[in-house]
Amino acid sequence: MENNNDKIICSELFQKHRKVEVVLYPAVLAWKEIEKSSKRSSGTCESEHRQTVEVCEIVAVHKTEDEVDAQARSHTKRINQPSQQYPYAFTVSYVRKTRQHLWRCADVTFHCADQQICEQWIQVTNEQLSILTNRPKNLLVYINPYGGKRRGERIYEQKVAPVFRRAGILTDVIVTERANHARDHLKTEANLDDYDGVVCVGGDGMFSEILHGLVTRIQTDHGVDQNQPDAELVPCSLRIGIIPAGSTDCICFATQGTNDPVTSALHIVVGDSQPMDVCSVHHNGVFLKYSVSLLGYGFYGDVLADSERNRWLGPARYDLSGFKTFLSHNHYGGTVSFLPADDNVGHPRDKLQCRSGCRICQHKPSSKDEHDEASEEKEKPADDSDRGWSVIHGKFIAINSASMSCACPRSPKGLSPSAHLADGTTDLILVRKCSRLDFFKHLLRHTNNNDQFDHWFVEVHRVRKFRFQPWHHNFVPLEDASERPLSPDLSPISSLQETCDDCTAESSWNCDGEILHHTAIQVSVQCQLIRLFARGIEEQQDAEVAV
Ligand SMILES: CCCCCCCCCCCCC/C=C/[C@@H](O)[C@H](COP(=O)(O)O)NC(C)=O
Ligand SMILES: Nc1ncnc2c1ncn2[C@@H]1O[C@H](COP(=O)(O)OP(=O)(O)O)[C@@H](O)[C@H]1O
Ligand SMILES: [Ca+2]
Repeated sequence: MENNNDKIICSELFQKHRKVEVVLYPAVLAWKEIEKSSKRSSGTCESEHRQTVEVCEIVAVHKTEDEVDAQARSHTKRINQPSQQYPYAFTVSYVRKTRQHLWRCADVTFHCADQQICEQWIQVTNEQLSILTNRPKNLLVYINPYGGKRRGERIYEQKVAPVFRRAGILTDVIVTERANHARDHLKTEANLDDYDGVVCVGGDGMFSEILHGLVTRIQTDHGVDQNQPDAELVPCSLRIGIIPAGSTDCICFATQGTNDPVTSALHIVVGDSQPMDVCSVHHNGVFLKYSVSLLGYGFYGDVLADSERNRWLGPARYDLSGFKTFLSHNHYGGTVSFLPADDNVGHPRDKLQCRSGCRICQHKPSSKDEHDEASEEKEKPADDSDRGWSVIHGKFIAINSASMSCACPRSPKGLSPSAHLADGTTDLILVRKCSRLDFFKHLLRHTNNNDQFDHWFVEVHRVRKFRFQPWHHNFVPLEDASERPLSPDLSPISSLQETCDDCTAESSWNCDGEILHHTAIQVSVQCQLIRLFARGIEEQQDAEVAV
């Protein structure tokens, strides 16, 4: 055994029926077969095939206590078996990256002749793992047993708990008994100091509960008033892990590229960290909700409202309600005002997708910039003609604010394919009144590679704040001709007033899968307020790194 230079430990061991040289470097475990060469009298030569695992992707190392080894140690018959000569063994569990962002926990077992060497390997590997301080040791787990196909508990017990056990993570598990159980427990009861993170087993609605519980708790603990739209919110130190067990699971899909419970568990174990923007939603200075994925008025609000009546259908309820809402083809009048983002965060149509280590998300605006902007705003009269704000009056089939791509299995590139997870902005998508066929074409483009923003009736803006005011019977603003799109549907101002009956209907807001009870809202993006146990979507060529 060597112990020089950057090698921490190096031994000749046995793996299955092959003799291998195993080396632990400071950041990498590597092994390669040493072949017995019949042609060379001197003995061994190295095979080309070296396998490597990064230490930060090792789940755990354990002494191997299986039947084969027990047999081997008991000095029975099969004297020529390698396990007889190498009766001590340890197993390294590690992350194996397969296709399409799917991770699996793989095991490799190394046999040794000497008990001390075996124990030394376990010890030094564990020492290397203990340097990785970003790994959670204690987690608080909430399971929604009624999310998605009602498989939350089974998914956790069968797929996730074994991975946590293997990694030596301690958990407190709460299976929720009612809606808002998890939120209320986090808000008032949970002793947050006991945990390094919170795990949500459920869908986007369940995540929303955890988000509200955690963010509200932190603000209360720090004396921050959430009702102040300009309050500087305190970021959460606890990270949130998402085990997908819901219907859409877009927050999980958009932050790790797949909806797979084992993959999520492994991102938690290795201690990944992905900052994420949170939108705060207010109504006349009163706090309503937070949102991290979709805030949708019109189409997605109506789909959600209708789908709640068919919850028994499970995830299929969205297909039914989507179809019904599409046929009803409603549109809604309203005024949207927004504060555009700075140019340095790109544009929703720039095709620069947010990926692991995204450069745009690393440019976090300093709190000083935000403060300057906030105080500048206060000095101005609070109406929509404020400098920097744009105002659009119109009849909309959908108003969607996507703070992240909102990619999900139904729409693998999402509502706004170039939206960023942590840039402090949201992509505001306005879909104007158009024909059913046009709207169908727009929807269809969410499922293929065509640009869903390339329609005369769709516009998209990257914004830091926006407001929405639905039109009322006694308040239908005169349209500013300069704000209109170049549309065949343009109507003169007089006819807008005559036809206002068909545009004063109100929809509701879909806020990460929860209905909001107010339609007039003010939205402000809180840059990187929370962190997930995720790393964003990795570029595809990163796959197959390990064995
Ligand atoms: C012609 C067929 C066209 C299909 C177009 C599909 C576009 C799909 C875009 C989906 C974007 C979903 C954004 C996520 C919303 C979730 O927060 C919410 C709640 O998810 P949950 O039930 O809690 O997992 N789900 C829905 C459908 O509103
Ligand atoms: N024990 C429970 N009983 C009923 N509803 C619950 C329970 N726990 C959580 N919920 C609620 O269930 C709703 C849907 O949960 P979610 O996990 O997002 O599933 P889905 O993706 O199918 O909508 C959420 O609004 C959440 O507040
Ligand atoms: Ca964003």
